[in-house]
Amino acid sequence: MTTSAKPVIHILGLGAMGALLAVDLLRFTNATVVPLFRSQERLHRFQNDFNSTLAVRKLFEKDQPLLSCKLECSESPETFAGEMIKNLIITTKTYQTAEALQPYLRFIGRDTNLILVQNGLGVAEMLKEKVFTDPETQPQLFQGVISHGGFHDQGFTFNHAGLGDLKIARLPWDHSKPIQSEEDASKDRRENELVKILTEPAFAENFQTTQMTYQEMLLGQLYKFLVNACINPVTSIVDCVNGELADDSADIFSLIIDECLRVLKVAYTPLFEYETRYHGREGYPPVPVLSVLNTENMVKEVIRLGCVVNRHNSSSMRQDTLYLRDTEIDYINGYIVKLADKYQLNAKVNRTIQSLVDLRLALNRKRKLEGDMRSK
Ligand SMILES: NC(=O)C1=CN([C@@H]2O[C@H](COP(=O)(O)OP(=O)(O)OC[C@H]3O[C@@H](n4cnc5c(N)ncnc54)[C@H](OP(=O)(O)O)[C@@H]3O)[C@@H](O)[C@H]2O)C=CC1
Ligand SMILES: CC(C)(CO)C(=O)C(=O)O
Repeated sequence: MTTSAKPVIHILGLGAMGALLAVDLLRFTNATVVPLFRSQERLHRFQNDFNSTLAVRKLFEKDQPLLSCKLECSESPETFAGEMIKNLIITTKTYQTAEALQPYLRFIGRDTNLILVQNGLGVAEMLKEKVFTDPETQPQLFQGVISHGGFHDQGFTFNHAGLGDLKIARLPWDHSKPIQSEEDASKDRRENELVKILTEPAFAENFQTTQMTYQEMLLGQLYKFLVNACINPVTSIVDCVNGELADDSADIFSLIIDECLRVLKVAYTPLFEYETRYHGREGYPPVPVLSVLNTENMVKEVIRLGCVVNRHNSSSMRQDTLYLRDTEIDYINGYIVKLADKYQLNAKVNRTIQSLVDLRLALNRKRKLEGDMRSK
C-alpha cells in the first residue's frame, strides 16, 4: 500500500464524532481532511455561512479551549470530482450508512481504506451482504470503537464532552476466519496508510487511539455494545439522565445482558472460544473474553461506565427520542433480535426493549404534533 505525500482522508458524517476526528487529525497529522456532505445545500452552508471552519470545544480541558480549523476542501455528491477515495472514515449514525455511501460507491475500490466509527453491531455485515458484494472492488474494511463523548453546540461547533479512546482493527471479510495474529496487526501498522495516520504518535496520544487484532477490538466492541444496549434504551424509555439509574437498574440490566450474551456467544463463537483455542499460542495476544463478558461483571461495568462515569450524560439515544430523531435501536437491541432469529434463539427481552424505544419515540412525536394529553 503506497503512502501519499499528503494523505487525504474523507469523512462521511461530519457530526459530533466526525468533527472530533477531523479537528484532531488536522491538529496532529499532515492529512488533508475532506468532509462529504449530504447535499450541495449543506456543503454551501458550511463553505459560505461558516467559512469552511470547524470548531471543537474541549470541555474536559482547563479553560475549555475552542479549537477551530479551516478546511481546504469539502464536497457533496453533486460536486465530488471523481477521484478514487483512498481513506474514508464513516461517522454517520448506523442506520444512515448505506444511503450516505451510495453516491460515492463508484469511487470506492480495493485500495480504499474504509473505517466505521460507530456504536452498535451489524453495519459491517450489512455492507458485506448488500453493498460491497463484488470481491474485485471490496475496500479494506476497518472498525473503530469510540468512547469519546461529544455533542453538537451550534453551527459547525461541537463539544468534546468526555475524553475516551478509539480502538481500531481490520475487519475480516470471511466471518468464519476472524482471528488475526499480532503480525497481521503490525503489518497494517507498517503498510496501511489509514492505520498509519490513526496511529501516528501525536494523534494517537491525544485521541487515545490503539490499533489491535480483530479479536481484541471485538472484545471492546461487545463490551461497549452491552453498555449501549442497557443505558441507551432504558434512559430513553423512562426518560432520565444516566446517573438516575445508578441504584435501581441492576435487574433490567441483568435481563438485557443475560439475553444479549446468550445470543452473542452463538453469533461470535470464535471469540468466546478464543482463550481455549489460542491459549499460550505464540503470536496471538491474550484476550480476557470470559472474565469480561459475563453477566455479573457487565452489570457492574454498565452501572460504573453508564451511570457513574457518565452520570451527567443524557444518552445519545435519549437525545434522539427527545429531538424526535430516528434512533439506532435496530443496530443495538434490535440487532440482538436479528441475530436471535438467524440462530433460532429467544430474544423476547431485547424485542420488548426495542418495541418500547420505538413507542417512546412515537409518543414524543405524537405529543409534538397533537399536543400533550397529560396537560389537558
Ligand atoms: N455522540 C457521542 O458522544 C458518541 C457517538 N457514538 C456513535 O458514533 C456514531 C456517530 O454519532 P454522532 O457523531 O453522535 O452522530 P451525529 O448525528 O452527530 O452525526 C452524524 C452525521 O452524519 C451526517 N449524515 C447523515 N446522513 C448523511 C449523508 N447521507 N451524507 C452525508 N452525511 C450524512 C449528519 O449530517 P446531517 O446534518 O446532514 O444529517 C451528521 O452530521 C453513532 O453510531 C453513535 O452511536 C459513539 C460514542 C459516543
Ligand atoms: C456511554 C454512553 C452510554 C454514555 O451516555 C454512550 O455511549 C451513549 O450515550 O451513546
